Amino acid sequence: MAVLSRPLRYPFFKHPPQRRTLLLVFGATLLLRALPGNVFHNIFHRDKGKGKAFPADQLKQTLQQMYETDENGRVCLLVPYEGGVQKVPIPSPSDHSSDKDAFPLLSTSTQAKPNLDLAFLRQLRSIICCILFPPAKLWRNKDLGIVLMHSSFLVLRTVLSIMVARLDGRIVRDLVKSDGKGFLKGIVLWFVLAIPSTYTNSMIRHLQSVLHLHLRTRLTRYIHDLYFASYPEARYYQISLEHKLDGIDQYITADVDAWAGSLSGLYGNLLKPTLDIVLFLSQLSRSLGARGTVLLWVNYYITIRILRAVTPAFGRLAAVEARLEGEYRRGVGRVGRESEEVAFYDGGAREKDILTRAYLRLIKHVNSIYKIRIAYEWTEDYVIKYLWSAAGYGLIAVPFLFTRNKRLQSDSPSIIETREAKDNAVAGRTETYISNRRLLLSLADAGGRLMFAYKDMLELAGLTTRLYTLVSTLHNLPQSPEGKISVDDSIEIRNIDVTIPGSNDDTPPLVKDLSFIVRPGEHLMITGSNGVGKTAIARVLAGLWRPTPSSSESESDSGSGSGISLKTSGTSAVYAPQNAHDRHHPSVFVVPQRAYMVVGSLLDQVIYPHTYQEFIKSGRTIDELEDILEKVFLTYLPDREGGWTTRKEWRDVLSGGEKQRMSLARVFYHRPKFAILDECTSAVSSDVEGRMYESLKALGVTLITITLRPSLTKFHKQLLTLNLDSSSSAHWTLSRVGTAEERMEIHREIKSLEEKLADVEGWESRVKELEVLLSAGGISSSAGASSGECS
Ligand SMILES: Nc1ncnc2c1ncn2[C@@H]1O[C@H](COP(=O)(O)OP(=O)(O)OP(=O)(O)O)[C@@H](O)[C@H]1O
Repeated sequence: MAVLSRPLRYPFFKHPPQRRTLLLVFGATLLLRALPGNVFHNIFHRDKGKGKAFPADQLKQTLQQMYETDENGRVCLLVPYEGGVQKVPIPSPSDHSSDKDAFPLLSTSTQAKPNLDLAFLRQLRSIICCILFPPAKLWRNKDLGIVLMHSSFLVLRTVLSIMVARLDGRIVRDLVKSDGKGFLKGIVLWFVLAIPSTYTNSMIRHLQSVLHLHLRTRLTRYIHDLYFASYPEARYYQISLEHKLDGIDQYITADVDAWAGSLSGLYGNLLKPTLDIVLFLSQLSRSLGARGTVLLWVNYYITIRILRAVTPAFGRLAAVEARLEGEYRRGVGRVGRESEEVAFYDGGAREKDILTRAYLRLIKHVNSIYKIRIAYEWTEDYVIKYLWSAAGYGLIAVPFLFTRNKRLQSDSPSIIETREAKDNAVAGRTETYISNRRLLLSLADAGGRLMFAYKDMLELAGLTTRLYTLVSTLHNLPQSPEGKISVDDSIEIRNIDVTIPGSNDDTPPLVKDLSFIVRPGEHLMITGSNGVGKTAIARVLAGLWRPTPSSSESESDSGSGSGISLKTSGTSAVYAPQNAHDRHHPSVFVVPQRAYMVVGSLLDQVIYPHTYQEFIKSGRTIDELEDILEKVFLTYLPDREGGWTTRKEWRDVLSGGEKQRMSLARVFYHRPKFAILDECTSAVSSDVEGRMYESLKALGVTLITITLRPSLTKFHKQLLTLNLDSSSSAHWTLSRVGTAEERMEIHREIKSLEEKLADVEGWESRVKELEVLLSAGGISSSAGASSGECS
């Protein structure tokens, strides 16, 4: 403290060695100025490589590739950048499961009322220690370097402010003393000092922006690792299934960015004014004396208490604003996604109403924040800018008005009577006054920024709660259930109730006590009316829905298997062949009801979810892909769309039937042991559908088809029929296609047709009677007249 409170005037401006110090500072700053282009850039961007300009076709090819393995064996993402491609090494995804304990779920009340309290500090600590600056890797963390450099510039800025204040006083002193030489020297120093000062300011802003970007990148990577985790986590699916967070896109994009910006800004806004206050006060304390310093502190304390009392709940307001912003953004996104459907219904006006309402809710909220801010900012400005400055003026005036006058009066007349001594005394006082006034103004400014920082902290508390809620929700989602591995490469459901996740205990299951087994080659068709639970069975088979053990783990009267041996005794379980969820070679592949087209090239559509790199690595060729397109009757597509590497919005470009055929092409590409086809050919003509089914079976894929089309029965060996019964759970029957029962069913249909044919004779004689009736009345039917049949 003693060091800090030592005035800077003499060391810097009076003696030759201190001039060297000034020159050193100046030289160091000039050196730093040259660094960002080279050293800083190399420190922070060394691994990323430089954007390299590519010819257009090479660029297209590289974009198709998406990933590349560099000479060190690291996987690099190829990112388009300034007309070229930049290689960004991506760390292998981590499951971050060890962090789960640091992110317990928040209670609803804490979520609703974010504040600057212990809960906020805990949330902040978890985010900083687990995501941004994990202690174990602290010294390898490049962001720490940015923080340190940012901090150094903040300290430098404060030191420079004090130097400027002192120099200001010195220039005015020389002016009052009519010391032209001293004045000119002061002006030269002023310009010299201006260079590091302005440079420091721009570096502070630059480093703050860099810190913002780095924090955002770290958070985004962490959240992506969690959110896009593969099976069994599959959090992107589980989070919507559990209805845990509405508007997750807003959380991941806007909220993360706002939080990173808020924290990086707040660091500077807290550190710099705090430093300013400490250094300025220690400087001022020499002039103000102990009493003045204490009074200054008392003044600050009282006014801060007043301001805190009138500060609105900015944290909660910020959290609500982010939520409303998310709702509006989601609405706009939904219309964009479903634009064709909306256009067919001409639903623009209706959608506009919905979105306008969401927008108005947001705007009203933001407007109310603005209104609240007027009163708060008015009070804040008044207190900080005017009250504090006035208090400061009062405090620095005291020594001049009282103490120094008294001292001057008590001094011996011989000293004060000389004109020069008088001038020096006035000049000295002016210098002290100007320096102190500048320091006081800076002090008031620093105090103001601290108060602004308090408001920013409240907003950060709101954003922290949202970010923490996102991360803790992702950490605490239930995992997808892991099925058991079947010993004979079959798919089996044994004594399972198919239940909607999250439904109440008293909600009846969709399908009760279900049991069936599908061995290789024993193709199964699942049919039943809409909403009966067919897709729900596919979800259980795919491991997305948790199977509920049936209350009666034995054969029950809710379903029956005729002609098929069911192993219904034993524990409830779902069995799947090995590697059912292997990302590279899945043994079970599901084609959903709604065709999904990925962002990318035509080639990417066929090989999804594989990447181009995996395609190349697997040794597959374009010729093979062309064969596949032939099997799904899409051979014309590459020519029509301009080649395999063409990138388009395939969701809009392909017709409904083409999208479904493309989805089936993926089954041909991945060649799984089992394919679950959920009404994925409903828009394809029956003959093409039949031929695709034949090709799939010829490839050795065992089919589990969910369909309402009886014409597909002939491609299967088993038929699972679901019917709703009185208990609102589906009653199921499993039969063998082509068995006695099916023949009996056919006989039943023949019999009913014969009965209908028996009536034909009666209907014919009735037609004759009606014709006689018409001709007897001499009336000719209009239809007959137009065809010229009546005379
Ligand atoms: N995530 C969910 N939350 C709540 N209810 C759901 C959910 N998913 C499905 N359901 C309900 O479960 C029931 C069965 O749905 P499912 O998709 O299995 O029907 P389906 O037999 O495949 O019908 P369709 O032939 O129309 O496709 C439906 O009543 C549906 O509303």
